[in-house]
Amino acid sequence: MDIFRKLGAGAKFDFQRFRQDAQKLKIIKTDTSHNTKSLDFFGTNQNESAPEPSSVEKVSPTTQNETVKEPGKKRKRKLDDEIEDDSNEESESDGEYTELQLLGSLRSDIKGDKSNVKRKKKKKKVSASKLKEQHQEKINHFRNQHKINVYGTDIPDPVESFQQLCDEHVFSSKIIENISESGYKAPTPIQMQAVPVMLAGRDIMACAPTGSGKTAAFLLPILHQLKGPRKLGFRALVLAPTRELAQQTYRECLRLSEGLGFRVHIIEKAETARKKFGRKTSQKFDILITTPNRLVYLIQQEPPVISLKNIEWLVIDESDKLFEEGKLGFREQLGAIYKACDGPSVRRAMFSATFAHDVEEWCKLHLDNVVQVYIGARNSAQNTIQQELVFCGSESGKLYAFRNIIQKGFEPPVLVFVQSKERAKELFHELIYDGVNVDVIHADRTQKQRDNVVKSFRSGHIWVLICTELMGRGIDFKGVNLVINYDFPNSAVGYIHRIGRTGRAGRSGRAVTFFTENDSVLLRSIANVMKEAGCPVPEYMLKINKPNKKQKRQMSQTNPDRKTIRTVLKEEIMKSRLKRQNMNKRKFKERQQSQKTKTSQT
Ligand SMILES: Nc1ncnc2c1ncn2[C@@H]1O[C@H](COP(=O)(O)OP(=O)(O)OP(=O)(O)O)[C@@H](O)[C@H]1O
Repeated sequence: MDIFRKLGAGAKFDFQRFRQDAQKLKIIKTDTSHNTKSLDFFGTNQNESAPEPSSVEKVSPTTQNETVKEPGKKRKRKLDDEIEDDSNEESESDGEYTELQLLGSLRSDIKGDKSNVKRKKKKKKVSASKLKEQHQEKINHFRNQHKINVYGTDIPDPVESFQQLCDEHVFSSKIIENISESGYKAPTPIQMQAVPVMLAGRDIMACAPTGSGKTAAFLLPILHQLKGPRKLGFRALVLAPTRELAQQTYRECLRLSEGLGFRVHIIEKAETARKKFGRKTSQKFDILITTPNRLVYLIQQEPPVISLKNIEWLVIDESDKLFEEGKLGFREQLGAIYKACDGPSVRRAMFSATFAHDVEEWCKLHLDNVVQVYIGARNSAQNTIQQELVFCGSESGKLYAFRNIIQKGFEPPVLVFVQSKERAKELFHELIYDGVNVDVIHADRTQKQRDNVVKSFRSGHIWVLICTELMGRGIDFKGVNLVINYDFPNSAVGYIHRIGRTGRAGRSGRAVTFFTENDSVLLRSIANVMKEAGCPVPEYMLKINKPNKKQKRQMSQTNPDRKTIRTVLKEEIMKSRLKRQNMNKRKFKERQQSQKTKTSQT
């Protein structure tokens, strides 16, 4: 606004009074280095006498020391522009701004301006909070769309695309290229949210359905944050419950870090590593992927073979499994490793498709300002899996049910879960006899044999793979079409992970679970998981009594006794049927005899 036109020429300017008032209104910088001369717009030294009104103008710090000449037409325009710019600048900036104006009736203008400035600032504040609100609404809508549930404070916004990692998080083009080479067109929901959280250096507890890309979700931020190879020893550590899963994560890490120069290491054999590693050799690596027991063996050597002092990221994959206690659990090793990762900048990431309540509570207590991320309903099965329950009457009925599936025709590859390695061997011999293209994997086989079986299954040379819980978690076989739970799982969590070997990366899958009367204790839990995922379940199953804690604990620690898996031959069936008939006849006669005796006595 050009206030000078408003006043007209000739108004007397009481400069001293102006300065006092202006300072009260804090609209000028009280910088004593500026004497009145520097405020003279005409470049002549005038003490205290105000220049002619038409010549006085707003002075921004940038032009404060400039000597501005008598405004000619051209100059006037420029000045107007400056005023325009300055006023714009004023509404944008906070007010490191010196504004010289004439006194007298100007006070109202000053107040007017002041209230203008206040109004603008208030509007700016209102518009800023409005903008923030709108942004938050957009983020909430996006999260709802992708079933991303978050808990914690100051949670970073999710990313919608991998390109955004480039634009906003300055991911190297090489990582983006590796992502694209892996065939990943867009981030999965867990990747959308977990990656920015880890990039913000936050501890995270992430729960997402099986096959939803959790591995890349924790690898990508680590590869970005480690920047490149350094000779500082291991700076990232990923723990997995089984060697096969560690191998798989190792391969994914190599794929995503291709061309970045990182030294990624997997501990093949603890004893070999003990001999091969020295303080120096382990210095040259950056990322370690291993199972807890192998690592604990090495860090508990005297002196420790591997140092975890420089670990910046400790990732615990399949966390709830690694938290399990008892002989099948890893809790002790996990504790030792957790303590050894005591560097100043260590952050922790827990990933799993299921989180038991106690693990969740532990994370809230022990992780620093943890962000919890849940995709979809908690502890739910992947909804791309068609789940079925088949009642088989007895253990021998299961073999018939299995052969029935084969006769009806199935689409390989198929994974078959049994509860023990003994039963895996028994079933293997039955199916080999049937001429099925089958193999078996369990802890009694050597690592070489296990690797070869996994390779044959992945390459399609083997169509049916019989396995125990060893393959129950994390293992990513591309395109498994069918999972058969030949033996009932011993928990709902185990069930979710087993069937999660199919229906991965958005593909559909099918899971068939055999059960007999002996499995009725856990039937209701499994039926609930199925119902949650939208699969039809008979009403009666949901009404079965819940197992009590003792029963649940017993089932999770010991496998139920089951009859040997063996084809009962026809003559054997006939023989047992005859035996049963004779027994029934004998019982019938006994009943008749006792009735006769009773009648004769009366
Ligand atoms: N953004 C993506 N787009 C497409 N496929 C992906 C993406 N991220 C990962 N995948 C693929 O999805 C499959 C499952 O990934 P991953 O094994 O990491 O799942 P997960 O969530 O860890 O499963 P689980 O809970 O069973 O361990 C893999 O084949 C992986 O290559």
